Amino acid sequence: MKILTSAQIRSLDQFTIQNEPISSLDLMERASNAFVGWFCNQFVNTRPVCVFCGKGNNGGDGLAIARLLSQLSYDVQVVVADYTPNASDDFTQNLDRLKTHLNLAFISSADQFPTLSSQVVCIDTLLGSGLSRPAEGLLAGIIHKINALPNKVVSVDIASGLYMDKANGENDPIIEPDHTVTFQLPKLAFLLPQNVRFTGEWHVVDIGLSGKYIQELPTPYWFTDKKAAEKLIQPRGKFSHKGTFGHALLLAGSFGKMGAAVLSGRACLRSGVGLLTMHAPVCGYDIIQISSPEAMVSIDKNDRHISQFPDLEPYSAVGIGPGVGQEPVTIALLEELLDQVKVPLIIDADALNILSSNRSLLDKLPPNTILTPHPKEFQRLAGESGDEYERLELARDFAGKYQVIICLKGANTAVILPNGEVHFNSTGNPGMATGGTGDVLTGIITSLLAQKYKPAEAAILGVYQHGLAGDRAAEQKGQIALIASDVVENLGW
Ligand SMILES: NC(=O)C1=CN([C@@H]2O[C@H](COP(=O)(O)OP(=O)(O)OC[C@H]3O[C@@H](n4cnc5c(N)ncnc54)[C@H](OP(=O)(O)O)[C@@H]3O)[C@@H](O)[C@H]2O)[C@@H](O)CC1
Ligand SMILES: Nc1ncnc2c1ncn2[C@@H]1O[C@H](COP(=O)(O)OP(=O)(O)O)[C@@H](O)[C@H]1O
Ligand SMILES: [K+]
Repeated sequence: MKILTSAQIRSLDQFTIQNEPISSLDLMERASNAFVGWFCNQFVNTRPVCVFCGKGNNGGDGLAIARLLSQLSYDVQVVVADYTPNASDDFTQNLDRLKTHLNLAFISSADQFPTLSSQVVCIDTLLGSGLSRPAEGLLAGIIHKINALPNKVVSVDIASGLYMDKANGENDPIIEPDHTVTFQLPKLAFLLPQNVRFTGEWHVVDIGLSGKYIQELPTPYWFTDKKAAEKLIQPRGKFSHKGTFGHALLLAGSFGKMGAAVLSGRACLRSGVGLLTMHAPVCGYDIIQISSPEAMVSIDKNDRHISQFPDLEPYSAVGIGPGVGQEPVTIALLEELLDQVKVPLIIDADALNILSSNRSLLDKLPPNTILTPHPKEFQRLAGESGDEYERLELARDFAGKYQVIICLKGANTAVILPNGEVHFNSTGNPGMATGGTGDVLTGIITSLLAQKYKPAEAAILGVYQHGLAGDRAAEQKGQIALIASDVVENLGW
């Protein structure tokens, strides 16, 4: 799915109106119906509702939603923020359509804010995608009052006061909803951790905007949903054999951190690779042989840390990093590997930290190498950034400069390609914030690379399947009990 800017969404709106064709009022009705469809599934009609409206089209949606909900026997109250004499046309028309018996008040001061029982569900339609400056005055006052309520709050399209595609100021008044129900496409703002308070759980409802036009609109931002991910999976041919699926080499583990190697190795095997060789220090030999009988082991001359790698000729992909430490022998190994490797490569964990502290190695990274930093590792690699929008730009610059693929890990891991495309992941949960889950991801992506998935596809699909396995694991165990081994055991393709 594409992620568009608010300007692009405006033009999409106009294109749909002109070419479907549909009147803007009918499109607003369709959007409002889509919202109401979601709302009725979430809240029964014994819950009273208060709709807070601005005077733009977001407020117009609010008026239409109020009418539709009252037709469904919800007890609806409407509060219009009378902050401007200029209302949008569709707002005015929907005001006319509202039956006079509806409980409707225009307020011009936050002191007129209604007293609401805690059962009331607040619907926020003060400001939508047309936000052009921070809310102030009356709107800010209402936003603060709503945020101070214990009530459930649902924002329509986007929380009022939140920009869709750029950073807000630290003290901007913004609604803090429990849910955001957004139209047609996810919005960039929802995917950045700094906005979590202003997003709540978010849901996309289809309002039939032109698919053809969406296809034409250029954007660097994408959202990997189930459909996009499943399209990438390569089915197995009937006559395929283990040679068809490549031979992965994983360089992982050190004394005290052999678990990282085992987790990534097991994840690699569970992701379809034909053969796996794990290269480890002497201390890891028994551990790997016993825990992963499907893997072959190549043993280093060094007892505790890896210092060499086997002849690369047999391998179709190489993964390095989980649990390797940053000993001088391992730094030397990485440098030599970068000089020699001719097959796709993924670099994780301490191997990334080695790159950060030996920056001349960055210039040796083969094109399309995959780097999988968590935010701290990324900071060491690319430097500080003011906020997450800036960090994204920094990552795009870095990926372009070094022609590498960056998986910036976290909730909604962002896969950033050398051409500047950013693919946000849709799977995963906070249960995965536990040691070793990153090692699992490295194993999965190494496996896909060995199977000859293109690096960009291996990164996008690997990140998606990793999160999906985490979601399945959380269903079984709950998020709190989840450990990295559960993610491995729940991989399913
Ligand atoms: N395609 C879709 O997705 C569809 C979208 N639809 C709905 O339309 C919504 C977008 O509507 P919209 O463009 O009228 O924007 P909205 O935010 O309601 O108001 C903008 C007005 O507010 C003003 N204004 C801005 N900032 C302000 C501030 N801080 N304080 C005070 N005023 C401020 C701004 O003034 P200006 O910037 O011109 O000075 C302008 O007059 C969208 O979110 C969705 O709910 C559906 O109905 C149909 C399909
Ligand atoms: N809140 C979260 N929601 C979704 N995924 C998460 C969350 N927290 C962590 N993860 C995922 O878990 C993994 C953690 O990786 P990392 O920090 O490298 O862990 P480790 O080094 O212990 O293996 C990443 O893939 C990340 O995307
Ligand atoms: K809103």
